[in-house]
Amino acid sequence: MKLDLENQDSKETLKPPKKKKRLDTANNHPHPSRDPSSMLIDEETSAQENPSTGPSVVDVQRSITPTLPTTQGTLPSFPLPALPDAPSKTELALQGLDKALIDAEIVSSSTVIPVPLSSGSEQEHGHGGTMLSAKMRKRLRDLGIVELFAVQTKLLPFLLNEEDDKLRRLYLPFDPPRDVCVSAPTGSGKTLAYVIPIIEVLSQRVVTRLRALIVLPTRDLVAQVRETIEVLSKGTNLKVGTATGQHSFSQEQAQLVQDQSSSLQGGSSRVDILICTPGRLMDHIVGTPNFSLQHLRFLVIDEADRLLAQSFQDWLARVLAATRAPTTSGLAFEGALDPWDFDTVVPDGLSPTFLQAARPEMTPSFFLEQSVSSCQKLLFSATLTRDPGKISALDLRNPKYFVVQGSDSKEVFVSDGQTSSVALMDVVMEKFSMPATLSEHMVVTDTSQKPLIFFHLVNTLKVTNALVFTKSAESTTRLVRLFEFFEDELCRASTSLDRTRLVVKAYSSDLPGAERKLILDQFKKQEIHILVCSDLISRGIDISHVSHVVSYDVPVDMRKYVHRVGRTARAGKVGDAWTLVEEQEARYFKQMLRDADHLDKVKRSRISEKDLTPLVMHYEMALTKLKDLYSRHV
Ligand SMILES: Nc1ncnc2c1ncn2[C@@H]1O[C@H](COP(=O)(O)OP(=O)(O)OP(=O)(O)O)[C@@H](O)[C@H]1O
Repeated sequence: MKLDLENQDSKETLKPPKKKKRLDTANNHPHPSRDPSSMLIDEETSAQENPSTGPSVVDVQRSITPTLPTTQGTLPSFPLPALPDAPSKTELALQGLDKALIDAEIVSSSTVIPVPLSSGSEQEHGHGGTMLSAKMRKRLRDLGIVELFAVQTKLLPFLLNEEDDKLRRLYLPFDPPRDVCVSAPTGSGKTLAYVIPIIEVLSQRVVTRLRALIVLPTRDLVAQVRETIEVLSKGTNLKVGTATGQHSFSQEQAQLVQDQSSSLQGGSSRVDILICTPGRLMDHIVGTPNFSLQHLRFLVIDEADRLLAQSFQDWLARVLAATRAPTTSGLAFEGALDPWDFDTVVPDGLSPTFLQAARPEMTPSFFLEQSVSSCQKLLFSATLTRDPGKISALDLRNPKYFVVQGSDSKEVFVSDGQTSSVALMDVVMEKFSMPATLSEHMVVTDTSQKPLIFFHLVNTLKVTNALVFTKSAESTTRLVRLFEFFEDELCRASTSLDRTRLVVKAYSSDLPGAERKLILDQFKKQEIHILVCSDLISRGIDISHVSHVVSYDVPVDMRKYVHRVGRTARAGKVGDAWTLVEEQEARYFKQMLRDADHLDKVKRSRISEKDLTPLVMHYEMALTKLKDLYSRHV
């Protein structure tokens, strides 16, 4: 059995140019599946053709142009006015671009700094440019982290500046810190790039207050980041809490707030760091007495593009408002907290900014300046948006952008006297970087053969640690059943004693939280070999041993593709990503890759009928069993 890994797309570029077709999104979307694993349910679905949209603009113009009488020989002919060339996509993208993005610092992914061994003294300059305390360096080395990854080499010095130790202060009301936006490939170590500085700055606190808020899109990611923080903050006395809705609201309230009975303007937090999903965060802002964001020193928005796309209860505007000092009529947004009665304000426990707003007479007279929130916003994503509308909603303060390149391209792009690196242009054009250690492949298949092709790949490539993405929870369940029947058949027929039966499980939003956690833990321990899931865990989840990612159903857009394939090839390890593309989806999928300048990175493989022959009988038996199973349930 062999896979033809030759890149077929390079051949396509040699063909004569085809007549340009206008892209019609409706027509280019993948057609509904006719995958046999879904035949019992999807049988009725049929592809819809778009109705004709009538005559083209050119046709209409032609039809209304009057026929003039011939005046040949009497009038001189003048050149017709010509339209200027339309600006290119690149020129358009550069227009009105945020200055902060133009000034972005581009970081090569190969930049690393060693984490020097601790010499014992906290004050010595033995940090080797990492700006880390001796305690943190020791902790990192104990955990096997001996060098900082590219994104960390820039972020740590920026957030923990050595020359000016002001950045290690908890409050900076008159000289607030700059906000930060980071675009770096999947698996490049963005989590530690914010977790380490938070622990370094907060570990010197005396009183527990809510000083760091980390917002993530899913419960699974909240649990993952909590684990990282707990491991790294061991021995610091920092308290970490989560709010995801997994526990009852009152349970969460009791975990987050010390005293809910009296009205404490300074808040009453049990935790220094809160990791949460936006929905549950809103519930606490609105409904938990003495839950206050006035002491926030850090607000992290991880997977920022995904979270900024969620307008749930206008969560971002409300969070930002809750970090700002109240006006005389209460906090700057509706329905958050009761308005302040300024006569009863007690200075104890208020942040400097809230204190100045409430009791100006208590602020030293030489501080004429208005104090502002000390909260520093840190945004992270492998697919950071450049959408000005979304970015402006964040009200960023003198933001600094860091862009980590996926590869070491040093090329420079010049436009209208403006010089930008290729990496910066990639962010501007939303062309996302991939890990350098990732190999990408696609197989175009007839729909009816897709499951067989998938089983063939698993067997030929001897896959034992894979994440497989489908389009829905329902397709996940069906594929897992078919795979199990197929494994039964294969094991029964196998004469070889060393053939291990592959354990495959579904992971979907249909499962209760506790079961999802159990399945993820089993997969991490490699007790499950193949985890089939929907896009629920396509973002952020870090499982280091994933050697293969298979998109059994094509991803709907490039962002989804980037996050799915990024579950492998993490932290410098190699990994393979395969996408199974049904014939009618191929044009759309390839166009998606082409638009992202990524088509030539994905090798096209062909699998011949001959290669599939040894599996056909087992596959057909499995398919029959699946049909029986579903007909019993109808
Ligand atoms: N300096 C380092 N040395 C060794 N391993 C590291 C280092 N920094 C991070 N890692 C490991 O790299 C893996 C990927 O890191 P992380 O999950 O932060 O990636 P990410 O950039 O957030 O990816 P994604 O965009 O997919 O969320 C983790 O297992 C993490 O522990």
